[in-house]
Amino acid sequence: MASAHTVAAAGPWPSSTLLTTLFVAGVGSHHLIRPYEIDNYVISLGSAYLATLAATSLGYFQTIAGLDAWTAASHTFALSCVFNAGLVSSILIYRAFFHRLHRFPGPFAAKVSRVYAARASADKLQMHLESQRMHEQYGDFVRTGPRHLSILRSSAIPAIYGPATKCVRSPWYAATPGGLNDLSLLQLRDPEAHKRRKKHWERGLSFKALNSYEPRVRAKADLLLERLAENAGKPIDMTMYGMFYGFDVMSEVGFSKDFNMLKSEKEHPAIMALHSSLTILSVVGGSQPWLLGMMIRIPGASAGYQKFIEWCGDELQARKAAYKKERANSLQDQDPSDVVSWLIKAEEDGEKGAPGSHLSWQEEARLLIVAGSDTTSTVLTNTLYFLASNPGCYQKLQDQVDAALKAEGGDGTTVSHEKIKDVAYLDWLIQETLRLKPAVPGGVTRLTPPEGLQIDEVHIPGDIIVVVPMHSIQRDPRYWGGKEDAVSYRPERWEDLSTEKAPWMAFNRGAGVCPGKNLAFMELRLVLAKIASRFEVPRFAPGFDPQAFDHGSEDRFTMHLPELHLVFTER
Ligand code: HEM
Repeated sequence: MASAHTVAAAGPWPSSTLLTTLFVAGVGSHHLIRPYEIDNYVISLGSAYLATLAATSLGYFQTIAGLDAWTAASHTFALSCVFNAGLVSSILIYRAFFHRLHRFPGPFAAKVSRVYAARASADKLQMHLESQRMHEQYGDFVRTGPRHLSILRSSAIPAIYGPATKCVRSPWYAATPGGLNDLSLLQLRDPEAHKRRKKHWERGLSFKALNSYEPRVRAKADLLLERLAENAGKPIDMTMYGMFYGFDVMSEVGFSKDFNMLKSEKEHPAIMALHSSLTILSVVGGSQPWLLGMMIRIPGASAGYQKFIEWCGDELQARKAAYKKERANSLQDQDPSDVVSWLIKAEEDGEKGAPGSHLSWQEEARLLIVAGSDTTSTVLTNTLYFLASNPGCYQKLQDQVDAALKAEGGDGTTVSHEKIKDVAYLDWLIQETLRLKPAVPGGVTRLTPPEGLQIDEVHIPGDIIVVVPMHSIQRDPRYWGGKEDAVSYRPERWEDLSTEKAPWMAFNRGAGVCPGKNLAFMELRLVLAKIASRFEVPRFAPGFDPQAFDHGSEDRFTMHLPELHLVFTER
């Protein structure tokens, strides 16, 4: 306890009335801000709070009360602790007992704070498995955060993501620096703005555009095949080569630029920088979107990510200049030659919905690379893992590809998309891989409308962040033929199933559906058909542990894979 002497030296201690008032002010502040979505204002509010503390210390305690700097700072700190105690206890009590989600089951720690999710996610980077564990323990509706609900029901898919949904994107989407004009397609939460922008993306990824990209995709697939042939009989890390393929295709088709990774057999420095920062950004950003925005703003806190985004900005500028030249050289009637040029064309033509600010262009370029590369490459690697584990499936694929290549006077070896696009088994393989190992395993979050949402017998209140956990719903025995069948790799199941009707949502649904789906299928069909036509069933390398691969994938929003060592042999 402070002696009478130290109390005198420290100046008069604030009265109990002041302390009580501050505590009540803390409680009041919580209830004042509670009705508003402050997720993207946390940094501004925090800065205003710190500024108030500095003003209190300097302006009141030092200047008016005449205390020395140290004593003024300690008094201010003590007062802020009382205010914070009011604020935090009000938040915790409200979330635990009075929140509109308080009747939904879930871990107590998750109900009161997102720190639970951040810790669970950081633990093994396998939040998708933790989510499945929570559903096993608590049932179909689990409160995974203060206003977060995970829903394991097939009926929730159309209700939350379908074309007629009234749900909108959660605050997570816009958690980047900049204003409403600085967002990419994926970050646009306003349905009208999103629709206008998406039109331009869809033009760049239409079937007509894809036909013009095909020769470049084929050339990349050939390069991958060359690497496999060079290494025939020896172990090769398919995770790495799959990644090279995904990024090389995306740089070509996205920007008319070559990352050249399949040739150099090295990861491009911009991609290395991106990958090095993804773990921390996904753990922090997945649970606390405002922290993601803060980290991106702080120089050095996300250096790798900044390097990547600068690279995207530079490449974009280069592409814009090249596109303008192409147009000036009277090629204006010709369609743009890559996805980003379709967006540039929209801007040049003054069309509504084209990206506006420099930042939004940078974000679009980043989205193009991130959304289109890691996703496709993990599907390729995972499919090869399943084929090595199920040689019968590979044999079937080989038979059907051989037959398609020989049909209508084909030479039996030349693979074009036209020749193999109707091999249904190829699509079943891809769909089955995406069922068991979705590229976005945690699923995507949405916000319920103010009036709430009815899912079967349960009413979900309004303004709740909801998600259907993709990994869990796509393995749920109730929908996938029972306990054993649900986790078996059985491509044939797709003969009688539709991707729209089954609880399968690998590319999302409705307005937010992936516009790159057809490109992804084209890339995957081409490369898998080429592999099947040239190589025997891939084998796991001697000493390689397939179980470790199967259980080692990480949820960094998109799936991240451990190494996959396979041995290919030419037929
Ligand atoms: C197998 C590969 C792929 C999978 C599994 C996949 C999956 C997804 C999913 C689940 C979403 C929804 C994300 C969300 O709402 O948070 C999405 C969105 C998106 N994807 Fe893909 N994707 C793949 C390939 C591609 C490719 C090749 C591109 C090409 C550029 C692409 C571009 C996009 C874009 C731009 C969005 C945002 C759509 C919007 O905001 O409306 N994706 N993708």
